[in-house]
Amino acid sequence: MSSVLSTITTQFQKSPYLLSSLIAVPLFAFAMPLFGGNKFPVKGRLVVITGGSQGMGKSVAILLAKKGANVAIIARDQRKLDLALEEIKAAAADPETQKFLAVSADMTDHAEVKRAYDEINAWGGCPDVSWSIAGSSTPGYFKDMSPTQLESQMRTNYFSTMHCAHAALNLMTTAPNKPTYPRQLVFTSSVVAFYTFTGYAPYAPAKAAIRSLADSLRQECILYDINVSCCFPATILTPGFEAEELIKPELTKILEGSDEGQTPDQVAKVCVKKLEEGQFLITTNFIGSLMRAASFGGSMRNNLLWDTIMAWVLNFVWWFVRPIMDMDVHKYKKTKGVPPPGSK
Ligand SMILES: NC(=O)C1=CN([C@@H]2O[C@H](COP(=O)(O)OP(=O)(O)OC[C@H]3O[C@@H](n4cnc5c(N)ncnc54)[C@H](OP(=O)(O)O)[C@@H]3O)[C@@H](O)[C@H]2O)C=CC1
Ligand SMILES: CCCCCCCCCCCCCCCC(=O)[C@@H](N)CO
Repeated sequence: MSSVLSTITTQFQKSPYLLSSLIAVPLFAFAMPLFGGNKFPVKGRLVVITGGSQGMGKSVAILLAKKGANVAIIARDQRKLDLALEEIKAAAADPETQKFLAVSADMTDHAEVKRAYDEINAWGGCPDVSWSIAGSSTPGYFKDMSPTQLESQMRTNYFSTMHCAHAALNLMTTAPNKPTYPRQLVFTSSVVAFYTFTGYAPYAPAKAAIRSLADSLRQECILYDINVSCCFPATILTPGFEAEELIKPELTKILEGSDEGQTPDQVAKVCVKKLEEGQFLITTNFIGSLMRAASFGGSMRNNLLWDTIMAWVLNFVWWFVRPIMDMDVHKYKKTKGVPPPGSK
């Protein structure tokens, strides 16, 4: 690493061309997506979607069926799975050749996840894409929640994704025939992984852990020719969202009030489009893209030039946004008092 750095420094002193390449490289990166081709072709390929029985997962499954994929969905409730599978089948581009399967499994349990992936492998061969979408949020005041509730947020969101990545990678790296194209892992986090606030303490850490898993595996998977990406939706108007609204603290609703929400179909469409462009950290709306640019760290950039400019700008945006949101909390405390235990 240090020898690389010293070579760069000496070369930079010797050659005037390096300065121009410093400008040329980002410009090239900026233009790249225009010539890239489809980085997420699914026609004829096997896609596994966890959480595929409702909400975002079902929308993704339907969209990929329309694009010609063979689709296997995993969730717990068999009845919901069966209903969803009918809708997914009906969306198939070619019902004669495409195959569909629903498997019931609890993704929080490693043995169950492995069983589900083995079942899918026996049915349709090694998955080409494993997209984990299963997850759920129970917002609330951290101190009022039981340790069991807090641990379960880590299980349904992080452990489910981790088990799924582990099972999928082990199948993909041991499958007898390696395809000419890269296989792919896709995770589903949330914008609260970039910036979190009151009410999401039970949930956001699990979603931040998913981002960290994506960062780690993106690099490790270079070894196996497998691509890794992670989606970060903001509010999605789904059955899961309706359920969380019933228990969500009033203050959380105020803080996230600027986000009007997207339909699951809209979110599926944007995620798939950006996967096709080859993006790594994928956001689905404007607020999400700002939150992403505000917390890049060492993550892979989608577009070197644009992402760098946005990251600079966002440093100044934080001057205002964070204090404004803190002020909402002070104002709430002043007008309504500290919410008593158990209140929303
Ligand atoms: N809605 C929102 O505002 C946002 C959601 N997200 C994330 O997007 C993803 C999808 O959200 P959304 O569509 O709203 O979710 P929904 O609650 O509407 O659907 C969740 C899906 O996951 C399945 N699932 C849940 N837990 C498990 C489990 N333990 N094992 C297997 N399957 C499970 C459900 O089926 P079943 O219950 O039958 O198992 C269902 O198919 C989640 O990861 C969520 O955290 C991110 C940002 C915003
Ligand atoms: C610098 C940029 C400006 C930052 C402003 C922040 C505004 C907050 C809006 C965020 C919406 C929160 C969505 C939570 C989604 C989620 O994951 C849950 N609904 C769980 O399902």
